[in-house]
Order: sequence, then structure tokens, then C-alpha cells
Amino acid sequence: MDVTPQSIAAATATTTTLEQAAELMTAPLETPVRSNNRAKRNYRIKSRDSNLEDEDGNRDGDQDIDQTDGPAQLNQQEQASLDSLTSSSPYIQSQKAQNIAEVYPGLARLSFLDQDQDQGLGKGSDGGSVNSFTNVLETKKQRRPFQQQPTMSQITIEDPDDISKVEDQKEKEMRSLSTSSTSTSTSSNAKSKAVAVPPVTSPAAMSSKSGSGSGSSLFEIRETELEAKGRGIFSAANEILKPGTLVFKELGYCQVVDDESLSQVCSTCFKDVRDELGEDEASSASVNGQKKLVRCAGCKVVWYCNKACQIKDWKLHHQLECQGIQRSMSSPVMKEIWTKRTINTTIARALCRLIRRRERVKASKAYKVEHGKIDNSQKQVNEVYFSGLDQKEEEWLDEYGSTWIEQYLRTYEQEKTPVAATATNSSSLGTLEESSPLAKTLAIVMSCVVTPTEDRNVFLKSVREPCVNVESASGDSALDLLRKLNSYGFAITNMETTTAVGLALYVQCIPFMNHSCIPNCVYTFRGSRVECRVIRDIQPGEELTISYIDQIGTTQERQKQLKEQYRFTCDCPLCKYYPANPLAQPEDGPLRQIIADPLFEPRLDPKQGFVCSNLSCKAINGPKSILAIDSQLAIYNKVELKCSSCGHCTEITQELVQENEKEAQKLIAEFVREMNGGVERQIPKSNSRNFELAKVKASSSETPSEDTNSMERKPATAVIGGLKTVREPSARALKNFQDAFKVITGRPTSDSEKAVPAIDSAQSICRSHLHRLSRQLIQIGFDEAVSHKNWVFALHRSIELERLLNESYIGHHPLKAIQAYYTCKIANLLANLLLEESTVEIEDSEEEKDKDYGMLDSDDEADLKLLRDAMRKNGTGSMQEQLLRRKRKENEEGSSTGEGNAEDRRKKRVQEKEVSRTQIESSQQLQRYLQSLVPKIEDPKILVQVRTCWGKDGKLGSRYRCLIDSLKQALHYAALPFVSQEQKQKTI
Ligand SMILES: C[S@@+](CC[C@H](N)C(=O)[O-])C[C@H]1O[C@@H](n2cnc3c(N)ncnc32)[C@H](O)[C@@H]1O
Repeated sequence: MDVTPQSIAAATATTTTLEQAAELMTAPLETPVRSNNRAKRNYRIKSRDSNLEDEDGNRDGDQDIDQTDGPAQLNQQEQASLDSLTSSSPYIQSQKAQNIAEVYPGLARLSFLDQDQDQGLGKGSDGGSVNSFTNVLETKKQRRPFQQQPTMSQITIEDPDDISKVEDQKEKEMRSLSTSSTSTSTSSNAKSKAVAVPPVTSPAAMSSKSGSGSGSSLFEIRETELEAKGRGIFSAANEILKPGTLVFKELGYCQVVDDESLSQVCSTCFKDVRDELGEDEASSASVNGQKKLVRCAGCKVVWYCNKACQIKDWKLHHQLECQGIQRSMSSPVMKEIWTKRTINTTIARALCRLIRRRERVKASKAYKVEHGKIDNSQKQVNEVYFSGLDQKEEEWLDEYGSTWIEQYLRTYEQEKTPVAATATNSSSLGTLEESSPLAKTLAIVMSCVVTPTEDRNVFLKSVREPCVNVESASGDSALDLLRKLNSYGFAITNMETTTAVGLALYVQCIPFMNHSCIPNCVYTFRGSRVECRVIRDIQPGEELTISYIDQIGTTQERQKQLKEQYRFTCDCPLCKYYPANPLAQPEDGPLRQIIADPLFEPRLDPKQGFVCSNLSCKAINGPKSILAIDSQLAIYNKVELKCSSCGHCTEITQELVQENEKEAQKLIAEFVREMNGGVERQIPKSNSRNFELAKVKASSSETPSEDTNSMERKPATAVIGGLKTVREPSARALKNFQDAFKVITGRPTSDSEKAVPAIDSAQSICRSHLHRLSRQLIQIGFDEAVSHKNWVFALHRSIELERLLNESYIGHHPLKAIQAYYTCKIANLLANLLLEESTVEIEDSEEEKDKDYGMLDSDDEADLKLLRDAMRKNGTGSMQEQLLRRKRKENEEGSSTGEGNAEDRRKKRVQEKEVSRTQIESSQQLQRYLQSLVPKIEDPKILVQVRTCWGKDGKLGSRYRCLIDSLKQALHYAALPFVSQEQKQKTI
């Protein structure tokens, strides 16, 4: 059942507190259904329902909305361009890659092995703020019932004082996080003037309680030494900031859930139901006939996990948003957009929230009080950072935007001209194709918040000069706001699935952090709250940095991305050591300063190597011979590669490289298609490579539209789904993979060394360019293998992934901790697999089936007992040995009964022998690999990394422990030894 804003409004109108109001709302909310999975023992693999058919749950419930009377849908190109607005917002997009949990997107499937649910995203989101907000709300006055039609004046709130209390309270909460209200410059090398963060936009200006600064600020925002770099965040602590230190937490100024995740992620706390239920179950509209999240019945757009969340959002954002969306829906064109999402509304919703939040902030008492105290330098901090908006779009908007959007809005408001005609008319006004995403986003915004023509014009008016004071910085220009969103917007990602689930705008601290390819801080999300932590020692006065992009690329690739998206050239120690320009000399000083370990040998960039094309040589050359193939190619278009081993020379050209890349991409696509029953599936392109796979994954669970084509695609997505859909990849798929791997890396896959005789032709020449693709291929391979339960294939991919990551990241890096975490997950999976195979076999045994296990509580208990009995009966041999013994016994029994003729029996035996052989081989492989993983898991160095990069009692640390315990248990039941480092040392 939907939650009606009316019911809230009505309830609030007749009660004194919202708490009471919430109680009075008799059935506005169904109790969100928790996972219907039984609590699984942690040595068992959670089974997943692969039915993705109902993933469009929110649409199903929309039958009351008439979707037939809208004009024709906008064409696909326009849709694609709007999507590109979302993805081309540089800061927004690349931040997706920064979430360090995105290291192994492919492995995220294994998240169901996690047991520490209390750590899950969303549960603790925003800490206890739900309660504190409810407390605040308890003192609220009665509200005007919702039924009153909103007017233009409602862009401001009818009762600003009311909202300002929430704002004021929110500020108080934020302040209580800080140990001091403003930061002061304490750093000795602070040459330029430190800029304290203004109170309104930076109430947490700000040090963390958990910091080492004993009450003083941990950081300050001030100008960097480079003018072009602008401001940055510097350590203001008197001592070294140690890894794990929480530098700051920052609440979003405003945030929205992405269109794609609206029905699965709570719009207030960002709890993702997929975390609890697994993607496949969450994608269906309901569990046991009940909805998992509940939807606002007013606009039918946003979803919540419970009343508290709905009320909180209603007060802070949704009341006016809801009215706005409903007003917008009064136009058939807009109704089509809102109900069918023919245009992505994420950015438009974020903009609307931003506009309203700004209005509320301005109306709050705290703002009024503090505003008087803000000096000029503080005002600078509040200025809108000018970047991110595509130049072309800016120009287009200046020239035609206002007219076109105006016409667009007027046309469909009058409900006379269908969209197609509007587009035709307006195309004469300018380059509509290029600029329509922006125009449409603004059109949606205006349809929600701006009505009279004169206000629209003000709203659209572009401000060309950077704003220097608070008022104009938060001015009404659409471009100002969009810029703000582009500059300070972050994609909120789900830690576990690595999928972007929302968009939040931050204005206090995180937007002032500059980039480094070898950063000293990372950030993660807890709901919409961003947390910034130290990952290596930071000296007093040193700048705090994060990485805007995925660090796995070559210097040339990284710099290209930074240039394109952020318009600067990075001069961090990594860039200095591995210069993009091959003519520049590498400097190892800066890197050595960061990695102080005297034993640390800066490795040469492994991505710059190449494979010798001499078939009999096969040597893989490091970058000693050629420092930067990519860069040389970029400059000279041609490079001669001389193999350091055999002296063989090969010439490569840009064209050859491009051909290579094309071929590799084709092969990857073929592999994915083959794995999915010959059905085409797009591999989305992304600048952020960490995010690529997450996107592939996300695309597999895309909400299908209602056309028949997408219905036909469903079986394919179902195949990708849960573990129940066990399907061996076809021989062709495997061959596709091996071919792709060979073309990309120049080497056979680790599981096909015998099968692939030699590297052929000049294809194997320059692999450095294909590094990104090889990672993509391996991750896709792993992901697909896990989906299809082909563990041996998965195992080989995980070996390759591990090698790739080891080669790609240097020094202390959180990614290594994440890698260890996933190694542990793989080990868990494999151990569980061995257990599961045995359990299944035992269940199949007639002898065991006859036993009465009716006394046991659950199937799981029965499985366990069967397992124990079997193990007891057969001694301590491995599971596979036990199975073989049983099979042999059964064979003997079969032959002694003289069933069938001798020839049949012989054939059967041969067949069984073959099955047993494959089984033994694969399980032996698994066991060997598992045992090779175990020492890595408890490697003290890894344990330090896991612990420090997330704080002493960090999330990852506790999860890691949990996984190790689970692994130990699984290994114990599978009769495999777990030799920890500790035990090993004791034995020695
Ligand atoms: C989010 S802002 C960071 C704060 C910014 N420095 C300021 O003063 O507002 C991102 C912008 O800062 C600049 N920047 C960040 N890291 C940089 C670096 N390592 N070198 C040069 N400029 C950098 C770039 O102009 C980039 O587009």
C-alpha cells in the first residue's frame, strides 16, 4: 500500500506531534518486509531466486496512472543524450570510481556471504538521526493540509520558521560532531590565509572527534601554493594523522535516489533492500505478496523503508517536491516522463531539492544570525565553483536555451503539440540534439518549481562571472545551480554492490579536496553521509587528497581523464615517477617520500610492458626497454619495440593498436553474448574503469520498459541472475573468452595453457593499451562464471584478477585491503562450494534419504546432520574422497545385482569414471587454490591494511574477521585445514 502525503498532512493537522500523527495514520505504510530468507548458517551458500521478471515493481503499482494519453515517447537519441548528462557530469561520474569498494565489482556478487548485517548500508545510515529528527519534529506546529493547491509562492515555504527549526537543529547536530566551530590555521607552512568555512554551509567546519587533534581542528581549508589548483584541505593537526583517522563526516546538502534504484533504496536513509534480500529477490515487487519499500502515494515516485523515514523526508524535502511533481504531472508530457521515466529525472529532482533547501537555509534563523558575521574570505568559500558544465551546452543555453525551453514548456503545457512536433520546431532554434538533455532537465525542474514566465526567465538567466558573495552564489540562475551540482555532487554508491544508487550534493568539506593519483585519504558512504579517512601517514600541514579517478590506468591514461574531466594536469608523485611524457625523466624522490619503507623498490609500471611478437620467444618485456609506449605512440604515432630477451624488433602504429582494441572489444562482447544464450547485451562504456563492471552488472538488472523487445530480453537477464540458474558456459563461450584473453594480453588464460599452443602473429605486440580491457574481460569472466556456478572458471579468473591488481597498485593502498577482503570471500565461496557439493551428493544417497531427520528444525540442520554422519562414518577423508568411495560402492552394488547387460554396465562405468575424474580434478584444483589463499588471508601485513584503512574498529576490519570465522567453520566441516599465520609460526 502507498503512503499518502494527504494522510500525513491530515494526521499532522489534527495532532500535536508528528510521532502521534504517525501513529494515527492507520495504514499508510505497510511494514516493510524483511528478508524472507531463513537465517542461513554461514557455511551454506545462500540460494538466490533468479526471477528478474518483476523487477519493475514500482511500475506495477502504477496502474492507476493513465499512461496512454501522453504524447509519443521522446526519441532514443534524446534519451541517450539526457543520460549522457548524468554520466558526463565529471565530478559526479568519476566519483563513482572513487568508492574503494569498487575494486572488484565482479566479486560483489559474493556479498551474500557477509554475515554482519548490522554493518549494512542503510541500517546505520545517518546514525541516530532518525530519532533525533523525530524528536525535533515532535515540537512541530500543525501544518497546512496538503490538499491546498501549490502556487508559485510555494517555492518558498509557507512556514519558514517551522522548517528553519529543522535546519537549525540539523546544524546543531552537525556542530555536535565537531570539536570546534571553525578551523584556524595552525600549520607552519600555511603561507596563505586560512579560510574558515562559513557557518551556514559548513556547520561542521570542523574536526572529527575521532581525530588525534585533542580538541583542535584536524584540518583547514586554504589556498594551495598553486594558483591554478585553488583551495585545498590541509592537515591542521599538530601530530601525524595516522591511517584510519576519521577526518570528517559530512551530510549531504540535498540528496536523491537514482531513477533506477528508486523502488529499492529508501529516499531518506538510503537503505538498499537488495543488501538484505539479494538482487534477484529485491528486484521483484514483493516478497510473500508484500512490498519491501513503500511508495509515496502522492507523487508515486519516491520510496521509503518506514514511516520515520517518510516523515523525515517529508519535512525536509518531499512535501514541496511531492506537490511539484504532481503539478508537473498535470501535463501529459511530464506525466509520461514521471511515470515511464522516458527521461532520467535524477538530476532534475536533485536540482529541485537544491533550490528548496537553499530557500529554507536562507530562511533559517541560524543563517540570518550567522550571515551578518560572514566576511569576504568566508564568502569565497561559498562561491560556486565554475567547472563541469559542457562549454557547448553553456553556449547553446545562452543563445537558444531560454527560448527553446520556454517554448518546450509552453507547448506541452498547452497540451497542443506532441513532443515530436515540439522537437521539430525547436530544432530550428539551435543544436537541439546536443543540448537537449540540459534543456529537458531544466524543463522538468521548471515544471516542478517555477511557473510564471518571468520567473522562468530569471531562473534560466545565466550568470557569466564567478559569484563572489553568498547571495549571488546561491542565486537563482539555473546554470549556477547546475554548476554547483556538477562541482559538488557525488554519486552515492552502495558499498556492497558498488552500484551508484543516488546523487548527493556536498558543500562543506569534501568538495574542497584536491586530487592525487596516490592519495592519502579515501571516502566512503554511509547512507548519504560521506566519511573521509586517512589511509597513510599525513604530516602536519600536508595537503589531504583523494583520487578523483580510478588509479589503475597508466599515467597517460590518468592524465588524459583528468584533463578531459577536470581540466588540470596532475603533478602528484606517481605522475612524476611515471611521467606521461617519455622524454621527461622519472623522479623517484617524491614517491620514496610517500613510501618510506627502505625495502620498497618502486616497480616499473607494469602496464607499459609488451609481449614479444617472436613466437618462439614469448618474453613479456617490462617498461625498461620502452618507458611509455602509449605516450610515444601518441607523439610519434609509431614505436619500435625491441625485445630485451631475444632482440626481436617489432614496429607498432596507432592504427594497429586501435585495431587490437576493436578486436578485443568485439571478442569481449561475443563472450558476454555467448554466456547469455546468444542474446545481445551491451557493455556500457565508462571513463571510470572501476565502475565499468558495476555498470555491466547494473545493466543486467535494468528496469525493463514495457515494450515487447525488452520482454524478450528478460530470459537473458534471468540467466545472469541468481545461483539457482546453474548453466555451464558453452564451449563457444569458453573459446571466446580464451581468444579475447589472448588477443588482449598476448598470453593464454591460466586454465588453458595446454590448450593454446602459442601466441600467434603480431597480435601479441602491444598489450599495454589493452590493460583496461584485460581487467574488464577478467572481471566479466569472473562475474559470469559465478552466475553460472562454474567455479573452476571463476577460480582461474580470480587468480588472474589477483595478479592484475597486485601489478597495478603500489605501496600502501586501501585497494589492497579490499583485495584481501575479496580473496577471503573467494576462499569462503570455494570452501562452501566443496561443502555444498558434498551435501548435495549425500542428500542424493538413497541410504541417507531413508533416515528420519524429521526431528530437526530445518533443512539446514538436516543437511548438517547428514554431513556430520557421513563424515563420521567415513573417517576423516576429504569430502571428495568420501563421495568417490560412495560412488564406487554404488557401482559395485549395481554390478553385483547383475542389472542390465555387461556392455551397458561397462559404458556406465566409463561415463561415471569420466565424471569422477573431472570432479576430482576440479575439486583438487579448488582445494589447492583454497589452500594457497589461506596464508594470504591472515598475513599480518594484510591485517594491518584491512584494519587501518577503515579505522581501528572499522567496517572492513570487522567484516573481515567475520569472513575468516566463517571460512574456518566451512573448512572445518569440509575437513580442510585452516593454518593461520599464528599457528604456523608456533609450529615453526
Ligand atoms: C572539487 S574542486 C577542488 C577544490 C578546488 N581546488 C577549489 O579551489 O575549489 C576540483 C578542482 O580543483 C582543481 N584541482 C584538484 N586537484 C588538483 C591537482 N592535483 N592539480 C591541479 N588542480 C587540481 C581542478 O581545477 C579541479 O577541477
